[in-house]
Amino acid sequence: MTLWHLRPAQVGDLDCLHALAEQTGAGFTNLPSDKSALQARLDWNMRSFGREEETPENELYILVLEEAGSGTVGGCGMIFSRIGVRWPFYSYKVSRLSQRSEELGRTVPLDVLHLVNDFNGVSEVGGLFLSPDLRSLGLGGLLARSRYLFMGMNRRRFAEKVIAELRGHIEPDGRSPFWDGLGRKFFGMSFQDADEFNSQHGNQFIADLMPKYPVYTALLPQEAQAAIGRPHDNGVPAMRMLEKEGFSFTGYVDIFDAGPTMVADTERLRTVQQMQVLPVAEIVETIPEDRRGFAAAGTLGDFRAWRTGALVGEQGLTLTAEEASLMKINAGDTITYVAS
Ligand SMILES: CC(C)(COP(=O)(O)OP(=O)(O)OC[C@H]1O[C@@H](n2cnc3c(N)ncnc32)[C@H](O)[C@@H]1OP(=O)(O)O)[C@@H](O)C(=O)NCCC(=O)NCCSC(=O)CCC(=O)O
Repeated sequence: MTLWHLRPAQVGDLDCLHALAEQTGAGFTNLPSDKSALQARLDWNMRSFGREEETPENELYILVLEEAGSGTVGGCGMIFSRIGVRWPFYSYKVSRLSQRSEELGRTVPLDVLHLVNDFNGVSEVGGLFLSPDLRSLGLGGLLARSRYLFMGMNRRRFAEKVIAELRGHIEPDGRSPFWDGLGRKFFGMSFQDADEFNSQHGNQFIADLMPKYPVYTALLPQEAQAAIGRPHDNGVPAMRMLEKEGFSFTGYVDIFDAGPTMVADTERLRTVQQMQVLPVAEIVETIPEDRRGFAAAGTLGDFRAWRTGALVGEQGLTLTAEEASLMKINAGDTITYVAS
């Protein structure tokens, strides 16, 4: 039996995370392919898992998808406990302004972009990446939802709200129509350069150079307007999973590429609401039908989450011996369970 599970990233994961980063392509800033930038993230992750205080300050938790036994790493997912701490977190908020002229008998609705810091202090999930050869097998769901199990099990380490930023629409030639229509005029940089500068040096340069007044979208080129709130084609599976979890698009977009920012109340995430802490009542050789759910055990450093075939009964969970042994679970232990 092979069993893929999520576990905290460790000091020795630099090379396998780098191999994943090499497969992501442009615009995936949470998993930089530059080794020293990646090492800095890994160090930040180690400090975060090692921190005893439970209040969200500015932690990064990286979970790595590993195949039990072989140790092969096939993906990762991340959680930032509190964004906007070191640098303010900027978004564009799209709001609607309707103006009416009685003389003309005309009402003109216009969308306006406001530069805001409305998400300073919230948590963020991101950096969701699965090796292309492992896609469409249901592992994407495990990757994504293990983070919500971790958040539910360590609730005090996260904020009341959680966001996820989806990559915005990019043309086949790599151009961002939104950046070309707006940001480029104020920065004199290509989208790739600005995005890279942002991921390496933070976004103070945005505060310095971004237009301070609201922007009427009608003044932008048509293709830039069309990109507002539109996810990258590859981001559609991630967006579907976020929606199923209870995230919604409330009109906030990324200031670089206008990709949608998805928002949820942490307490109301589907996984957090539905998860149960249950004892392992019995360990058996085989379970006839494959029941599909997600399970997690361990606290911080020994956290692990996997797809389980467990049966849920009145006394608790029944697990197969193989699954229990791979995940180091004994009868009588409690584990966190959520149906898929
Ligand atoms: C995002 C993942 C990890 C998802 O893994 P998989 O592709 O294996 O996912 P999956 O299980 O096959 O599909 C997940 C859900 O999306 C649906 N789905 C799949 N393809 C679809 C499509 N073209 N149109 C509409 N829906 C689609 C599936 O039916 C399924 O929903 P049902 O469950 O209903 O059947 C992967 O695609 C990936 O690594 N993509 C490249 C990197 C990327 O774009 N990452 C997201 C960056 S954005 C980010 O990180 C923030 C978001 C976040 O962190 O959550």
